[in-house]
Amino acid sequence: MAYDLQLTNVYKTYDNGTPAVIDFNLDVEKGEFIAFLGPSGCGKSTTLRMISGFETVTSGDLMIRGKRVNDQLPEKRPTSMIFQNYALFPHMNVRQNVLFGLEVKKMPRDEANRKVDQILEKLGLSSIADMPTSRLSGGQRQRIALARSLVVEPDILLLDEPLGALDANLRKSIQNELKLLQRDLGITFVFVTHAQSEALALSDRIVVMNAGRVEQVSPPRELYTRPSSQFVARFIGSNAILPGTVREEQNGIVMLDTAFGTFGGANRAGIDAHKGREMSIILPAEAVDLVPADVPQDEIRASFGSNAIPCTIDSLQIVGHIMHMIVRFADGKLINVEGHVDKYRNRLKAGGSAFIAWKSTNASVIDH
Ligand SMILES: Nc1ncnc2c1ncn2[C@@H]1O[C@H](COP(=O)(O)OP(=O)(O)OP(=O)(O)O)[C@@H](O)[C@H]1O
Repeated sequence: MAYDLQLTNVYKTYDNGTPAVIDFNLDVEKGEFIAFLGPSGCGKSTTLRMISGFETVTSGDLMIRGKRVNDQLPEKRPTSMIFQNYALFPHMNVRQNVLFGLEVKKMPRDEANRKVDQILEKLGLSSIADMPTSRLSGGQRQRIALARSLVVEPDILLLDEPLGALDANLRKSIQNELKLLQRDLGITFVFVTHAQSEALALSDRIVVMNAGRVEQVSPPRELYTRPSSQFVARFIGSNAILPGTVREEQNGIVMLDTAFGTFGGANRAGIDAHKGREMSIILPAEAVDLVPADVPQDEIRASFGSNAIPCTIDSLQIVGHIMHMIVRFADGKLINVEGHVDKYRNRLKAGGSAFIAWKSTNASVIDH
């Protein structure tokens, strides 16, 4: 398999001793949209800057299209980078800003002008080509930065929080444009963000980072339904996490003794779940059912085994055919639950009692 981008055992330690990136491994296929997601300071930007060449690699291999580029200058790499503040030249108009990258490459003027016209057209910027960038809106400036990076026809586009400076509505619409553009161009995008929703909306795969290390690399849905660690589960949100100790494992289902009882979850990561080990059950919002308190116990048992916890319904909102509920456990913990309206019509009410129930195969167990 030929990859567009490969990082193998990549480390970055800054001169002051800060270990910013620790043993980073990732293979990226051509045309993939990859997001680096994680809290501030986890090493996302450092990794992106190493790929672009603006930061040196301390050790490990950085390969672009099968060629080791650790020691290659940024301008020699087939990458383009967009920064959060766009770094546009205020004294130049839109066209001059976009042309700049091609002038640096000493491309003949006719050819350069033709390429600039094409990309301005593609991004809907032709009508403002002669305006100074200082007079333009945030969304327009974002598009110019995009045009300037794409005009050099990179193999890989690197984007460092490119939507961070935009307000929420504009952000949403530019997200959509960005995704369409990426599909249209078919080039690889590596995108840094600390916004979960943005990473989930845009990417084919998300790399979750924590304190310099990769925690998990997964498609968005899998990250949400099958987080591999507590850190990922908490960072992605909307999951109930039940800590406990292992009682037994049978057929890939681990039973944990928790504060609320003994419950099961699937051991998808193949963790050594020996008796007494501390682990947690992860319950994604759509993996749990809310069962009215008047449903007989043997009926609950037949569907869910021992996986039922008494709770009260704090709030209930119906949107279309889906009920969105916030429920409260006995210890005060709140979790989100979604259910189909038809299932228990009129038997679930805000303020009422119910059971949170799930099939062990729909929940996952992870390390404590
Ligand atoms: N030039 C530098 N010299 C020394 N330490 C640095 C340098 N740049 C970043 N760091 C440190 O390296 C670690 C990773 O920083 P990095 O900027 O890559 O994180 P990040 O995840 O991109 O954060 P943010 O979302 O805030 O940009 C942090 O501890 C940071 O303080």
